Amino acid sequence: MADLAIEEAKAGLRKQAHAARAGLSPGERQDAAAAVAALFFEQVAYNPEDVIAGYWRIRDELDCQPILVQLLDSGQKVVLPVVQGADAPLDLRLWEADQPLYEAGFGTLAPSDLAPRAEPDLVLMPLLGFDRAGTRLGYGGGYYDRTLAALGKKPLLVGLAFAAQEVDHIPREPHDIPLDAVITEQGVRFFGTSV
Ligand SMILES: Nc1nc2c(c(=O)[nH]1)N(C=O)[C@@H](CNc1ccc(C(=O)N[C@@H](CCC(=O)O)C(=O)O)cc1)CN2
Ligand SMILES: Nc1ncnc2c1ncn2[C@@H]1O[C@H](COP(=O)(O)OP(=O)(O)OP(=O)(O)O)[C@@H](O)[C@H]1O
Repeated sequence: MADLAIEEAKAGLRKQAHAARAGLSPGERQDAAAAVAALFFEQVAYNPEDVIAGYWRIRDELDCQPILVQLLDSGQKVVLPVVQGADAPLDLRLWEADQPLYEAGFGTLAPSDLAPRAEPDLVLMPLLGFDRAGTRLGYGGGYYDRTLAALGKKPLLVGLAFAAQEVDHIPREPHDIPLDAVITEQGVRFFGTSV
């Protein structure tokens, strides 16, 4: 059972982060997505055989498509999440070159049910808010927490966000796995967690 005081604190922070994220103009969003992509390729190390999990942007999330397109162009394996059920981990399926994507709920697109699954070595995480300790705030569904808990190994967790989404202090619950890094249009921050 979740701690009530923590849930209340998170609810307030979600509101704040939501408002901050919604306040950006379309031009600012596009510039930030391009800046974040450039920073990712300059500063985040991965191997050619690594599987990288991305996401299909929902509403005003930072768009990671510029990163995914460049990864696919260079032959990197990319997976996208599919919600299987409210209490289940996300299904991560390979987005193979030239394969179409399908509506997967919540306004996202994802590979077909026939696409192979793969465990990620690096996860690009959408987020609502983050703090300077690398704690991540999502929509509260716990999907990513459950997914990470079900993996055989811990991938490198890289949160992508607008700088405006930083909030003061997010209380961390036992299931909250901290980010290894956050990339915003202002730079990359590594948190010195396990790599
Ligand atoms: N782009 C993206 N894909 C993702 C996630 C995500 O956070 N972002 N997920 C991460 O879990 C999973 C889907 N889970 C989701 C859970 C809730 C909502 C949602 O829309 N929640 C609220 C508020 C959203 C908002 O307005 O910003 C809502 O229902 O209105 C979306 C996705 C897998 N795919
Ligand atoms: N490893 C887990 N196993 C089972 N349930 C979990 C696990 N992790 C989280 N949950 C459930 O998910 C709920 C929401 O977690 P939390 O508030 O951290 O979501 P979030 O990280 O904001 O959302 P998301 O991961 O979807 O972006 C928790 O209260 C808990 O009930």
